[in-house]
Amino acid sequence: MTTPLLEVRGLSVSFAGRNGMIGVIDNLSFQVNEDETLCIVGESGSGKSVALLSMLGLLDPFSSKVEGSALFKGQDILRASQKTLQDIRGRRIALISQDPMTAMTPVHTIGWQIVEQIRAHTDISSRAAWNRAVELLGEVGIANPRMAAERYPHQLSGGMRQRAVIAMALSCNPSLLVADEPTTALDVTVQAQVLDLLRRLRRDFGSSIVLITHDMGVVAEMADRVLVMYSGRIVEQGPCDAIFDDAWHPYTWGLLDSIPPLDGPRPERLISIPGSPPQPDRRPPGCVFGPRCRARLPACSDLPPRQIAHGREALCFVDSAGRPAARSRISSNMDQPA
Ligand SMILES: Nc1ncnc2c1ncn2[C@@H]1O[C@H](COP(=O)(O)OP(=O)(O)OP(=O)(O)O)[C@@H](O)[C@H]1O
Repeated sequence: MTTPLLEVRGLSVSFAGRNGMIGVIDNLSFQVNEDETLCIVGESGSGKSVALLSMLGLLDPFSSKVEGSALFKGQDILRASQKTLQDIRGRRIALISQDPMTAMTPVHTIGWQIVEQIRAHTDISSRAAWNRAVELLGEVGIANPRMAAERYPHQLSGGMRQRAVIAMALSCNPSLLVADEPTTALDVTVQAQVLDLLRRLRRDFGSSIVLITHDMGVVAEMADRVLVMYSGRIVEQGPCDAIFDDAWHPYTWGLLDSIPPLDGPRPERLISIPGSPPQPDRRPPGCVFGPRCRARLPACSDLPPRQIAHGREALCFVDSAGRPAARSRISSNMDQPA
């Protein structure tokens, strides 16, 4: 069996609140393999960004407590020295954030910023780094890369800026690209182009990708494997095809039902999951999704069991025998309040 590129085990995160520590992420375990795209999906507030920042050692240690481990090629990021961390984060794992402006400084040209990134991790000359920066801008689909390299971030469109950030992320040939909602700030056409670019880069550069999104449509297009988060927990994970063909967790059913159909008439309204996720300090006892779940059983006030089979897992009481009936109950109940 090959070692995963990244293996997260028992990751829990809490933040200091007014009345003590508040648990936000609870015992996440998952892995990212070589040459794959893992999509982490969930509604706003489900803990996707905190999970990602914590596993990269990017949370403020004074206001947060992180437990567990995140082994990158066998080395625990959460216990690494600052020097090792800087090396891993700059050269081997690259982060692409929602807002390209946060990854760039407004006072230097795009080319200069990519050159700095390259030279921080390699000892090539400035001229060679500049040529590489221009080449990378061309590789991410910027039409006139030499001219773009001379521009300041505010002189490029949002889509071009995100491409420039991706070029910067690729500048040191990372093994893992971590992208937190990289298309949220972009319009629909540009979103599709950036997703297309990520797919092409995975093929050409061979980097694995962790992609955070709240959009199951993006998951369908991008993922090899999917991890579904709800209220700081993984409620389901498995291969993308398996999740789309036969999701196990009622929360995943809800996410899937909210995808607009690609063809045919658009329904008057899309099915949405009633209610909203609990605040981390107001989680219900038992199953966290219980109060919103239309397949709820009396047992759901206890902690749900972890069902594991064929590289998949889900945190739910509804077992394989009860799933079809429970799911049809959900569709027939969709007009009634929870
Ligand atoms: N620094 C912090 N201190 C306290 N609580 C925090 C902090 N950062 C995040 N949280 C809480 O952690 C929970 C998860 O937030 P997170 O940003 O990870 O969600 P998300 O799934 O990424 O949402 P979105 O899709 O809106 O970005 C939220 O309840 C949020 O309020």
